Formats: sequence, C-alpha cells, structure tokens
Amino acid sequence: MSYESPQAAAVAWLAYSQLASDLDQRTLDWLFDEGSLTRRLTRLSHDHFCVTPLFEGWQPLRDDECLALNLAPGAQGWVREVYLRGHDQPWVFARSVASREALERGGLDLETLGSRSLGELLFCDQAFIRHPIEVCTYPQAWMPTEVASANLWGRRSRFERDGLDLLVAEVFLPAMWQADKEVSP
Ligand SMILES: C=C(O[C@@H]1C=C(C(=O)O)C=C[C@H]1O)C(=O)O
Repeated sequence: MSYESPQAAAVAWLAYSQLASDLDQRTLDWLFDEGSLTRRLTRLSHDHFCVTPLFEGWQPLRDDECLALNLAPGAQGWVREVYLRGHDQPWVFARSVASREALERGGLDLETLGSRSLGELLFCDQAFIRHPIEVCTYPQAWMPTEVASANLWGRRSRFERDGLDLLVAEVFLPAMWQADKEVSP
C-alpha cells in the first residue's frame, strides 16, 4: 500500500453529541449502527460479501490510535487493513488495531484471521463490549491510494473483553452508498 506518512494527517474524532446536526438520516443510520457491519453488508449484498485483507502486520500505531487505546505514543500493535466488499467492489475500508501486549495477554490471534471477518469473531463472542462510536471525515492520506478521496465518512469504536482492547475503524466508500440508495432510494 502506498500512503503518505501515517502521522501527517490530523483528525478530529467526534461523538454523536458533538456532531453538527446537518448530516442526513441515511449517513447517521450507517455511522451509528451498533450492530455488525459484516452482517448488514452481507444483507445489502444478498450474500455477495467478502473480506479481502490488504495489510496485516506489526507496526507502530498512529497517534490517534495510541490515544484511544491508552498507549504510549509510538506503541507497537497489530494492524489489519481490509476491504469489506459487496459484489466484488470495495464498499468499506476497515482498519483494526490492538497493542501487542493486549493481544498476548488477551489470547486473541488476529494473525490467522485472513479473509474471515473480524466482525463475526467480535459479535459471536458475547464477552466483547462495544464502546461508543466516534466519527470523522477520514484523512485521505490514511487510505489506500485506489480509494483515497476527501470527505469520506469514517467511524471507529473500541471493542473490549477483559482488558483486551481492539480499535476498529471503518470508512464508507462511494460504492456502498450507491448500493444502499439502490435498495432504499
Ligand atoms: C467490526 C466488524 O468487523 C468488520 C470486519 C473487519 C475485518 O474482518 O477486518 C473489520 C472491520 C469491520 O468492519 C463488524 O462486522 O461490525
């Protein structure tokens, strides 16, 4: 993947209560839906859904991620970036991260997940608690070049199980909005 320096962008993650109210209902509905995005996209695509990994590996996490996970700046973590695809088109770019220490302590093996959905794992395990969703217009510099575009809405939230924290961010791509409009104009 070619990106600009990952720290080069600044981002303001906003809770629902901090959001200016001019967002349309469709956007709000997707951004703040606390159910499984994997399942919602599977329905929207009539089962033509898949997860394709773009990058998986250990990396220093971004500053906004370290802040959200309460880690020292520059802490190492597992980074998983995927496309969630409907009808083979990238519908969502997702980036999930967790610190090395948390993964080792929490006994979660993300390295072998591959094209299985992390969402299924998180939503099948009742012990995971989802923390409140925050949203932003996701910095273009943090996206894969082929889908990078200004003003795309993204969201993130923390999933927690016995002190194991995973931060999942999802950016909704134009093809997803298009597909949703076709189903409910
Ligand atoms: C959190 C979920 O999991 C989804 C699946 C992901 C993956 O497999 O890497 C990443 C982010 C999510 O969009 C979900 O389905 O809601």
